[in-house]
Amino acid sequence: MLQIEGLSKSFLLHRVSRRVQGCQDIAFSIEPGQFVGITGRSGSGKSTILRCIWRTNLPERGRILYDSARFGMLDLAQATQRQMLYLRAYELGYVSQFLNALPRQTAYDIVLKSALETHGTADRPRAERETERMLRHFDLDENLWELYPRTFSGGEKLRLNIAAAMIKHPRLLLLDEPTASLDNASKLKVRTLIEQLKAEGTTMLGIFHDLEFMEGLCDHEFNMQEGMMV
Ligand SMILES: Nc1ncnc2c1ncn2[C@@H]1O[C@H](COP(=O)(O)OP(=O)(O)OP(=O)(O)O)[C@@H](O)[C@H]1O
Repeated sequence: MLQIEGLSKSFLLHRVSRRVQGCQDIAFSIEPGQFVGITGRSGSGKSTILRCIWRTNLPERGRILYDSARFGMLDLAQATQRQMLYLRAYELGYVSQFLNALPRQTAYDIVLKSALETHGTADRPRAERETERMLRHFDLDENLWELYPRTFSGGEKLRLNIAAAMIKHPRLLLLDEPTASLDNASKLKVRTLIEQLKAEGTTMLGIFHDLEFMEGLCDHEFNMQEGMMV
């Protein structure tokens, strides 16, 4: 599904004329349906890898070969902006602990917007049915559906994020520390969710600080140190 070869990314800090290494010479691959975990200290370059795949970071060197349903084998480091927009809408998912939504958009509308992008605006009843199904599936209390998620708990925001990402049935789901700042009960719910996604055949790449959380969950696990994979 994904094969990364020699991926490097650094950042030029103009104000101090200095380069900061994000990640260096990263190589690994993920088979369809696998869950690969990345651990490592803060600042070791984990999120940089995910942002290169999602292409909010433009890789400097290396290849990110992704087996796209639409485009066939595609190097995400070289893909056009138009291709990336398509992949983000239909094939890739990105979930973090932060909610990326417009202000004054209800929880329901956030997920419906994703559903409409996937199913098209012509079939709104289908998109609405899917939205309700997803919100229930990911255990978001019905009393919260018409509220703005600004006031939601970390776990509620996360479940909403996952529902919005999963309604697109992404072929590859990127998880950027989804359990950060959650209590143990909420972490357990996330773990159950991930197990559920895995059983449904979703391919995943996830970053976790909590090694205990990863126990028995990953097919492969990598540790990052100072921008490099060890
Ligand atoms: N846009 C950017 N501009 C400048 N430096 C950056 C940028 N993004 C990341 N960095 C730097 O790259 C390094 C790796 O950052 P990255 O976010 O990948 O770390 P991380 O392992 O995900 O950390 P954390 O676990 O704290 O989220 C850090 O030193 C960070 O300061």
